[in-house]
Amino acid sequence: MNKTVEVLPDQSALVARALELILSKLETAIEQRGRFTIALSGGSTPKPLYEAMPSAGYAYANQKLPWDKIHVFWGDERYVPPDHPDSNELMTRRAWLNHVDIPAANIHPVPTLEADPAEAAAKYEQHLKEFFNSSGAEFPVLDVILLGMGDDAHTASLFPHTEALKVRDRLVTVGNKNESQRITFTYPFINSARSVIFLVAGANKIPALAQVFAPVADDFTYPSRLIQPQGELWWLLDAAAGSELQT
Ligand SMILES: O=C(O)[C@H](O)[C@@H](O)[C@H](O)[C@H](O)COP(=O)(O)O
Repeated sequence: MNKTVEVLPDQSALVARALELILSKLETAIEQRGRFTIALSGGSTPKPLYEAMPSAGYAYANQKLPWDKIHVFWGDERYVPPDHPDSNELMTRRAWLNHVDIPAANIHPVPTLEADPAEAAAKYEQHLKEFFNSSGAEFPVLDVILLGMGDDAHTASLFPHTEALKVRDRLVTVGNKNESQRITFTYPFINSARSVIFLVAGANKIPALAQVFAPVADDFTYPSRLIQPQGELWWLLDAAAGSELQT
């Protein structure tokens, strides 16, 4: 694992750095494999990043991005209809996807109208396997997985001391936060990505970050500790969250 921690002066610098990093990964992916696959996070931190995507162009060529080669997934989703105010898909469409000519087939939302969350998780897993043409034991490899971190050190919908943290043989599982039902990538699937990028902002994240970066702490109490990808791990922090961090 190749881990990089960057502390940016404020949230707008954090977003600008995240955009720069994503565009760099996007260009490499399209050059090497003809497409770019990214799984998005919900929450408030990434929203300005999504809002910046419609006007993003290649860093040097300032071209329109090749939206037909870009595929968007979600690393977790609330188990609500896609028009529900809590939907991560709805937030992302309003902030970004409704403003670019990305083909509808390139948007891969989590199904949330199934009989129950377990059925939805299984259906999303099947879709991922078919998209990445992976039927074997190997987990599919996304180019980028964007993550946030809660002040309880959860990430995606992998919450402390939940059953989702024990699921190692699936891509997608149910991750409940108290009575709020969610669908989430499992941590081993997240760890299969080429690059995992955490975006963390705000002083309220300081205690959780200290535990996540501590040499020893309980992974099930601080689930973001479980994110140890074979590829690149990026922590992009604003100064409020990261200025005191011992990395
Ligand atoms: O669906 C979600 O809400 C996210 O996947 C969740 O894991 C989020 O990233 C963290 O709760 C941090 O949220 P903020 O960015 O709002 O602090």
